[in-house]
Amino acid sequence: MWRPFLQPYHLIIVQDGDPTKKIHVPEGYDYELYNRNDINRILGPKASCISFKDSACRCFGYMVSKKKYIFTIDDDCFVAKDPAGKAVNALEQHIKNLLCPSTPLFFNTLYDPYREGADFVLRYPFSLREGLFHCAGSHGLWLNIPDYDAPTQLVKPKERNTRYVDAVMTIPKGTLFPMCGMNLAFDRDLIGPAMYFGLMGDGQPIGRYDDMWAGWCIKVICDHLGLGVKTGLPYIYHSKASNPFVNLKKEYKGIFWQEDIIPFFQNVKLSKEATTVQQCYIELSKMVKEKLSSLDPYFDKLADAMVTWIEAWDELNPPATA
Ligand SMILES: O=c1ccn([C@@H]2O[C@H](COP(=O)(O)OP(=O)(O)O[C@H]3O[C@@H](CO)[C@H](O)[C@H]3O)[C@@H](O)[C@H]2O)c(=O)[nH]1
Ligand SMILES: [Mn+2]
Repeated sequence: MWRPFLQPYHLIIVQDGDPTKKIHVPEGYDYELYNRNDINRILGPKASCISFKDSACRCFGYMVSKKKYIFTIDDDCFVAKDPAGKAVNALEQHIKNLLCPSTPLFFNTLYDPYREGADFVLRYPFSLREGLFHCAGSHGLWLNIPDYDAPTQLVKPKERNTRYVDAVMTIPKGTLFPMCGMNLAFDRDLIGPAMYFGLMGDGQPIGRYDDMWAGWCIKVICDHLGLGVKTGLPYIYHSKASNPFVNLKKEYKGIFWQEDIIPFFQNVKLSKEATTVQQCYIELSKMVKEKLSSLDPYFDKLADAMVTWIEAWDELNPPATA
């Protein structure tokens, strides 16, 4: 189903779980496949920052990629159909979102002004129309099984999302959002080092908050650096609802912790000296250690892992020589 849309691109497949299991990749794809042994071999002791038995492991792929634009997708997501029954080319829409400027400073009520058939509405300040704000992230949505947390899945097991909303909008500056890694694209050069999906899964007190954590971190850094994040089109078709009882066991601490984590991120103030993503991220890790460790010692470990991630990122992605 994905071949017409994925074949032109380079795939990086991150295999979680048992590395002795062989993954069969169909013919005709240009790809790299990494399992846990590869991650340990490449990163050595720094592999400790890459989660095991959780969706978070995918961020290893972001670190080793040599591409400017990244599209990440779950293994139970398929090509959606738009209301006219046409297959959605998610990659095409994501790249359009990323290549058009974003408008984080002033909300355009006709949604993305750069889309065909739309524009800035009246009284939208002309000084803000130059779209100086590059788009760093493009957050797509999902038909069929929506990205609900376990409690919601438990009370609404039969709910399916059939609503296809034909809109793309920039998430306003100063506003956090629950980023889902199921159908996500980003500009690696603009925000890649902040796309760390955290310490989740095996050996950790929490799971399934990987993309959420990354979303909160990238949003405060994008706000600080003058970058935008868009949400809306494209849609994918999400086929499998993971088991809500299993999910609840993995994510329940997050449901309590986030009542403190969100105010933490809402009050983050990065210094003017922080002008690169890495500098912002290291500053953020110090705030996490200082302000969230009282919530749970886990955040002390997470803050350290954030630093390890940046060290590993910089080791694998040395600044281009002049
Ligand atoms: O041990 C694991 C478990 C899962 N994965 C991969 O992670 C994604 C998501 O898994 P799944 O489809 O079971 O979960 P969903 O609830 O449908 O997905 C959402 O939950 C969050 C996961 O953190 C996130 O918001 C969405 O992805 C799949 O690709 C699994 O293969 C894994 O690698 N290891
Ligand atoms: Mn899923």
